[in-house]
Amino acid sequence: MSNCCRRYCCCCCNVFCCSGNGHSISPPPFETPPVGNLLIFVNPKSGAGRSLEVFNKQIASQLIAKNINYELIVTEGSGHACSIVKTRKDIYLFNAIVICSGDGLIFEVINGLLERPDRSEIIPRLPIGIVPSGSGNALLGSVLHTRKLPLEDGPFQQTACSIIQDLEALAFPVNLLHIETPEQHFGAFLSIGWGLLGDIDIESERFRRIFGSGRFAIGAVLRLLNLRTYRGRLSFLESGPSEPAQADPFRVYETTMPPPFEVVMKEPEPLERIPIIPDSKKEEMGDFWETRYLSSYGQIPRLNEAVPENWTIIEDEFVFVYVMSLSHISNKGYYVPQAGLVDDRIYLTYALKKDVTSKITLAKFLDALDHGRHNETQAFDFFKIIPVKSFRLEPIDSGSYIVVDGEDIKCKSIQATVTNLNMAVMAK
Ligand SMILES: Nc1ncnc2c1ncn2[C@@H]1O[C@H](COP(=O)(O)OP(=O)(O)OP(=O)(O)O)[C@@H](O)[C@H]1O
Repeated sequence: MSNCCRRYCCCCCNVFCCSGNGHSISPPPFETPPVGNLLIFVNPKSGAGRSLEVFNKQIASQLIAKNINYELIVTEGSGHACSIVKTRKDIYLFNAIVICSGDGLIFEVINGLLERPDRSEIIPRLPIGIVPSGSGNALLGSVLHTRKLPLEDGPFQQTACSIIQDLEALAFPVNLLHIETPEQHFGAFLSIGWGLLGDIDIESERFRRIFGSGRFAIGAVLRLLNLRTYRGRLSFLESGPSEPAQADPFRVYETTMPPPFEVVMKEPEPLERIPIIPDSKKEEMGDFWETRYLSSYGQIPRLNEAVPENWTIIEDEFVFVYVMSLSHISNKGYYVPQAGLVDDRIYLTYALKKDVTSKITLAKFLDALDHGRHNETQAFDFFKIIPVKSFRLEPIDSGSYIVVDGEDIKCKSIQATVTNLNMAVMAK
C-alpha cells in the first residue's frame, strides 16, 4: 500500500481525509472480511469539479454498506494515477480500478498499466469501473449502450454508480488500439481526431467548468465562425469482412488475480516528472504491440516505413479526420452505430474541403452529430466513413491538434492499428 495516513472525518465534505502528505484513504475496518477491494481514483478537477462530491454522496457509504473495501486516491495532477498503476506491486489484490473522472483519466490509467511488465495479464483481467464526472464519457456511453442501459445524463450517472457497488457486476472486454507517433508507442480505446473535430475538442476545454459536456457545442460554434482547413496525407488499409471475435464478460467481484510471476517494478516517480503517456523504450513497446495485431492484417509498416501498395492514400485539404473505435463520442453522442466493443476494425471518417458546399451545411452536420443523426441523410454526403485495420495521418499544414481519446498528443504524424489486446470495463 502507498503511504496510508491517519484518517479523520471532514465534516464539511463528509469524506475520510488524509492528514500529512499521503494520498491514500481507506474506509474504517470492516466487521466481517470484505467481499471486494477497489482502487479508486478521483480527479477533483474533472468536468465541473464535482467528482469528489459524487464519490462521497453516491459511492463511499454504499461501498461500506455492501462490505466492499476501497483505497481512495484523489489525484493531484496529470500523471499521478499513471505513476501509481505502473508501480504498484499489489495491484493484483484489487477487483477493479474505479475512475471518477472523464475519458482522460482512463486513458492515463490504461497507459500506466501498459508500462508494466505484466501488462498482458493485468489489462484484460483488471476491470475499469467508471463514475462519469468528466465532460467526455464516451467509453462508458459505448459500453452502457451495448448493454441497453440508460444514457441520459441523470440515469447514466445513477446507473454507473450502481454498477460499482453491484456484487453481480460484469466486466466487458473492449479492444485497444496501438498508436504510434515518431516519439512513442501507446494505447487508446476511443478516437483519433484532427482538423475541425480535434480543434473543437481541445479549444473548448476552457469551457469545461462552466458548460460541462455542453462545451463541445460552444466550441463548435466558435470554430465554425472561423473555419480552418488543413492539407494532409491520409493512408489506410481497408478492412475486409469482419471476423467476429469471442470475448466473454466475467464477474468483477468473484476473484482477484494471483500474481502470475514475480514482477520487478520501478519505484514511483516524483509527480512533476511524470508524463501522461509513458516513456517506455520505443522499440520494446513497438515489438509488444506487433504481437497483438490480428494475423489477417498482413504486414503493417512502422511509421517510419513506406505504406504498402494495398493501402489507399489521399493527399488533399481536409475539414477533419476522425477515427472511432467505439460507437459513442459522449454518453448521448452516437458516432458510429455499427462499432462493437470488441471489433476487428476501426472507423475512419473524414471530410474534404472540396466536398463541403457551405459552412451552413457543416453547421447542420455538427448539429446532426450532436443528436446522432449525421448518418441518416444524404445531405451530408461529404462525410465519408471507411472501416479500416490501420491508418496513418501525416499533416502537411500545421495548426491543428492531433487528439487521441480527448488528449492533445503533440506529434507530427500518427498511425493507429486495431489490436486484440482487451481492456475490461464494468457494467451489468
Ligand atoms: N488534480 C488534477 N488536477 C488537474 N488535472 C488532473 C488532476 N488529476 C488528473 N488530471 C488530468 O486531467 C485530465 C482530464 O481529465 P478527464 O478527461 O478525466 O476529465 P474531464 O474533465 O472530462 O476532461 P475532458 O474534458 O478532457 O474529458 C487528465 O489528463 C488527467 O491526467
